[in-house]
Amino acid sequence: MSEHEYLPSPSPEEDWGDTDREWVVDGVVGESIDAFGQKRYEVKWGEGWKRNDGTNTTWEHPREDLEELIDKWERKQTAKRMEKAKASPAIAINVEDWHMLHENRTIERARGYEELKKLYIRGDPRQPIDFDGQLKRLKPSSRESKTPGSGASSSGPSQRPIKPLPKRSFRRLPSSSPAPDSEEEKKTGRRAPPRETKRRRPLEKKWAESLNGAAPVTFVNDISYEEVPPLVPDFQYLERRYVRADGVSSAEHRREFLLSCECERRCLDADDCECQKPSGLQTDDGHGIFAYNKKKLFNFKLPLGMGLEVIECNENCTCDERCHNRVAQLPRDVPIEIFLTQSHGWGARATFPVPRGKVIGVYTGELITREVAEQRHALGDGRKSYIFDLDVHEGDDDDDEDQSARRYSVDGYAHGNWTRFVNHSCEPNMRVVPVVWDTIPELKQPFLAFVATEDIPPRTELTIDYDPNAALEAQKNHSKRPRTRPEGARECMCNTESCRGWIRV
Ligand SMILES: C[S@@+](CC[C@H](N)C(=O)[O-])C[C@H]1O[C@@H](n2cnc3c(N)ncnc32)[C@H](O)[C@@H]1O
Repeated sequence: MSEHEYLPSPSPEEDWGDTDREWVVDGVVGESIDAFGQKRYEVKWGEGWKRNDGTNTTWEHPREDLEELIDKWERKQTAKRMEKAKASPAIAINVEDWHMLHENRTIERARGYEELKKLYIRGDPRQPIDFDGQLKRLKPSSRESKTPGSGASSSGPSQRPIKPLPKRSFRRLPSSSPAPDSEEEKKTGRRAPPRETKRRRPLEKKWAESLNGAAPVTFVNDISYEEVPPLVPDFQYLERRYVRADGVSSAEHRREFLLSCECERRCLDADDCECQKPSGLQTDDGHGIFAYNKKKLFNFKLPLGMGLEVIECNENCTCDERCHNRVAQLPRDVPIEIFLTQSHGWGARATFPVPRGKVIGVYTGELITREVAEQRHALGDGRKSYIFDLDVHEGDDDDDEDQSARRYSVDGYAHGNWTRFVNHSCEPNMRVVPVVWDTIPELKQPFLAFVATEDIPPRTELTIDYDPNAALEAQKNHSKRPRTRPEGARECMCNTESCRGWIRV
């Protein structure tokens, strides 16, 4: 093993000459995928710039001034892949294109993931690593300590000095217009604007501003040219909070009533933790138990059902974020990809492997009363599909007059996060668990956490059962798919063996 780990091989000497000049770029000639599933593009520089070894390309992450060239490259690659997929005798007609594309990318991304694991020496795992620099040195090297001005000494770890590249901006080479593609273009002599070419990266960037420390959310479409899912124009991304509609009481004034614990740093004994007691979660022999194990994974020994609600430690507690009773409230560390499915619109998947019990995210949106939810259902504008009811402990307080006023729903149509793209499956790989940490349970405004119920390989669609009661019913009756469509239901496209045939949405 070399005395350095993970250092890039030394770049051949570069001479950019006059650093203020604008360099011409010929085009994008290659692509690779980094460990975060983000693409990098190999850009070929023109006008005679090259290194001493004759190479004249650099790797660049997507950025605004490269957008046009990248889009051109992407369209060319997609067309090529489609051609290959169609020509391959090993691929069945109609299953063909998408699967092949998906396979190719999955392999590339799996490689990226392996690279990432090696690169995680220390530091915040959510920070993307720049492969061209900023890699941490494990041991001092004689080569580096000789680097003039590096400041490296042989007495301890330090940053590897990176020679900054001169400022470059892009100017497109004047080129003769490419041949027209479509009949329309041939007729009019005008090139049609590229379809939806400028929406993905701006939307990813916009959402990134609201992630509050959570892992990235990106969009992928291997099926059509639609870059991003349809959303209302002023859609607001909310990673881990609700916006409250008029008439929905704010949690703020209840914070002072939050029960808090005085455990030191981490809560280890559920019987001693004041936060855990009200949840009533117990082992068979009557001891308090936390909802999560020491690895912060959900404990499936807990009784699952309507009564289960997780109460996490809160801002008034003395424990810190390492406490294993703080999970859903922490920034999501699973990177998510929103992708176009073959049969049921856009869906969500993780780009890393997800272990069983992992809390992947929480459903967010506009918190509305049940009454308003019902009015919105009646509008019939598609919004209904994104309204989730918070039915925790309903029926518990039968003598409480305020009961009906305290039934809430979450509308993810105009506000929300990636979980609004989670589709239904009759064999889901996640379940929904109500969790509170910033309100008292009595307020009945929990978050709905999406918890993995099995180990989920990267890029497997994440799904929940939209109607767990129907699942129980079907289990009881060993019922088969009903022939006629139940009222308000639509055909289920989950394509699993135990598919119940219909879903109510
Ligand atoms: C919460 S949204 C999920 C995201 C949605 N696919 C999209 O593109 O925005 C729920 C809608 O997705 C579709 N859907 C989800 N699961 C489905 C399934 N198993 N079969 C058919 N359609 C499904 C239905 O149109 C449903 O109304």
